[in-house]
Amino acid sequence: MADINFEAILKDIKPTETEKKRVMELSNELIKNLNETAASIGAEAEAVLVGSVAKSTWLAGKADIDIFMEFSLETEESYLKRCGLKLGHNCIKTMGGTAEERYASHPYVTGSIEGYEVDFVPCYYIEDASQLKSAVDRTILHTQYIKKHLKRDQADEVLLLKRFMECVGTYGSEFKVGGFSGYLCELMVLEYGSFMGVLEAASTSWRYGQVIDLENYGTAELFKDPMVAVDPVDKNRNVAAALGLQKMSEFVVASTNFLENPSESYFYPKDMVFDSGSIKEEFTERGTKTFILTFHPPNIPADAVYPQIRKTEKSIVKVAEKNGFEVAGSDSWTDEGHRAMILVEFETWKLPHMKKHMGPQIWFKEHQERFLEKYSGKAWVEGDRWVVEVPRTYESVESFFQGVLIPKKINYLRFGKHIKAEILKEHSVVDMKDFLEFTWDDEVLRFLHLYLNKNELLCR
Ligand SMILES: Nc1ccn([C@@H]2O[C@H](COP(=O)(O)OP(=O)(O)OP(=O)(O)O)[C@@H](O)[C@H]2O)c(=O)n1
Ligand SMILES: [Mg+2]
Repeated sequence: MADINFEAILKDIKPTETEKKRVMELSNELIKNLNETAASIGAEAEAVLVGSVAKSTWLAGKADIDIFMEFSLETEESYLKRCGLKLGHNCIKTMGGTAEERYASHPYVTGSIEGYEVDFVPCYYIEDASQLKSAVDRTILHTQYIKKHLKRDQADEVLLLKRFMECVGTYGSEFKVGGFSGYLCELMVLEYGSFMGVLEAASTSWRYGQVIDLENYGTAELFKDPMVAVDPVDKNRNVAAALGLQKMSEFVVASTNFLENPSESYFYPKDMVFDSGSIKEEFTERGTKTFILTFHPPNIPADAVYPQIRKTEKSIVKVAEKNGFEVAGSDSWTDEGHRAMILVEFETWKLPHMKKHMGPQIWFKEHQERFLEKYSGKAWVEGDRWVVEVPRTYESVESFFQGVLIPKKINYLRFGKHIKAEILKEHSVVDMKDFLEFTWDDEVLRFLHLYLNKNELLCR
């Protein structure tokens, strides 16, 4: 490993003294503003800096400032929400920023202030997890735990790990990714000591259901997730609950690849070569037929959109297969604003007019009578079962899409009403070959390239 210059990488990914100073000054100013306003309106709330800025584990240029406003446990929830939003809005206004209200387990406000994204989240002041009233209350305890246990030089190890995760595509606990959260990365460094320690463990000893239990609570069996990281501040919570099997496995594979052939390029965005021409060629060579369904994503929070689009994708695949069209693969994408896309790649896209329909066994009289009445004279016997030839509902994938994405039929698909409404309002289904004739958007091409090259980000 001597050939990896971690110092040089850290120089690129660690915030400079100037950035640190700026972020800390701004954070302090915001906190002061919040506390002064709170005092002036007689609200008993205290602003606290949390998240990666408080823990010195943020990546250069990526400081999102997380500020929590603590209210005492006796505070009524409706007051906490109202007052929290008010303090946040007021602070953003005074600082000349722009505000956007969001919703986690309860509402909070995000501001864009001097180029930084700042979250203002009201919460309860708790001393330990047994007093927990809302899901965000743990965050302050997390910050304290990491500040207490993460050694100074281990913050660098966290930065290396977060950056590696970002560049191989496994960082982020939001639904869009389903990967590792910042806090989970920190706990992994505490467990395995260093960046290399984490990669070695992942590559050589991790198993499905891998447990990290820093405080030895012994509560891991409460959870059934692919990875269980018992929260050191709350034995009843799995910090890795949002981590899916896919991203966990991808991280294991990327770790192995890195250890076998270490390279600094794992810490920088992958250089990917593609254009609509090369993508079209790849799709053509596969000999499959691929369609893109495009529609407007519903106007709901990003964390709600992704699961809904994925559910739609899975449902379309399932119904297509039920209709006899074999599916080679599928994927989905959205810009979270104007466009959502579902890609379905078919192994079979044309089927004969006739379909064999299996009837009852010849041994049971009542069933047979009904069947034979319905298909009078057309049924025959195969083995001990009646069989009949019926016309197929959809003979081509095109007619399948036309047939199911209409008001009367869309309810056979199992997915959210928001997306159904959007699809019924407007959608298009286009053959990939035609789609690529008028697609230049780099983000869309990147999505298609990664669909065709699933291993791309995991190796260098
Ligand atoms: N799935 C999540 C997301 C967030 N948090 C808590 O909320 C804090 C702030 O969240 P976030 O900004 O997403 O994580 P950071 O640790 O700040 O990491 P970064 O912003 O660098 O990605 C985290 O430290 C953690 O205590 C959590 O417990 N579980
Ligand atoms: Mg953060």
